[in-house]
Amino acid sequence: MTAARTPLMAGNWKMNLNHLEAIAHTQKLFFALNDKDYAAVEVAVLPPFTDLRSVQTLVDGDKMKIKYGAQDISAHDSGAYTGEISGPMLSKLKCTYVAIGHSERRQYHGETEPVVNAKVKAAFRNGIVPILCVGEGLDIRKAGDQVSYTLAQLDGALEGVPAEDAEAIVVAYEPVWAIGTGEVATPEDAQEVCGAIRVRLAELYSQELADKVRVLYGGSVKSSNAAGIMAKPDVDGALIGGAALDPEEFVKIVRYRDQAVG
Ligand SMILES: O=C(CO)COP(=O)(O)O
Repeated sequence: MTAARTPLMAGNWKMNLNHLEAIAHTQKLFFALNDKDYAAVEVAVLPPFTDLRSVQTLVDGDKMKIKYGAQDISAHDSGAYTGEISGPMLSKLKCTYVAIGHSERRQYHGETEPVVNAKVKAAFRNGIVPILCVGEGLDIRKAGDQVSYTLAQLDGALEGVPAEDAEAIVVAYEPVWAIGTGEVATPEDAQEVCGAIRVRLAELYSQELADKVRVLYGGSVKSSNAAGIMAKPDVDGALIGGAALDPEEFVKIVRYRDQAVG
């Protein structure tokens, strides 16, 4: 089953790199990555909105195989929503992906389950693949409730999403306690929840759909721990924050097969 899913390594730049830095960074990736890398792994970057046009121009101009996307999307397609960026704007920039429901948006921008659900639908409406972020905080992990909590987030985000759309989704399991902390979930922790996400997708839709969907792990992924996490059967890639800001380190993560399983 796993062989049918191409791993996805996506760099979430968060609020880092202005558009000039984004150009330099993307060029470094372009020169470092080769056809062998792209044959093995899909590579994507999620820059800030203000960088997207520059990244698009580079990717188009040099026919780069790097995919790109945004870190958020408005639930609305147009209108009086000051400060928002719409799905039609992102699809005009040929964004392949958009991260939705990142824990930093849930925590600092009050994104609730209905908002996340509306954004997932906005992405699909505009032909953009959501990278739906789910995952528990430390208190929930300490109480041992990580699976039920994360699956409830998944259920909420997918409410009313038809199978024709859901089969394209990417789900990123990002335990909040492992984000930016250097505290990595063990490969077994990642597998437990990523596996449960796949079982739930089979319950909500079908086994066939669940077998197609890529489930990523995110939280302090580095080249030194990527191979161990990727060895787990239900982990199909990584959403990488801090380590994605260093092009050399990001390329090493893309080449996780070259690293020892630690
Ligand atoms: O939030 C993350 C990616 O979306 C993970 O961030 P870090 O890799 O910096 O822990």
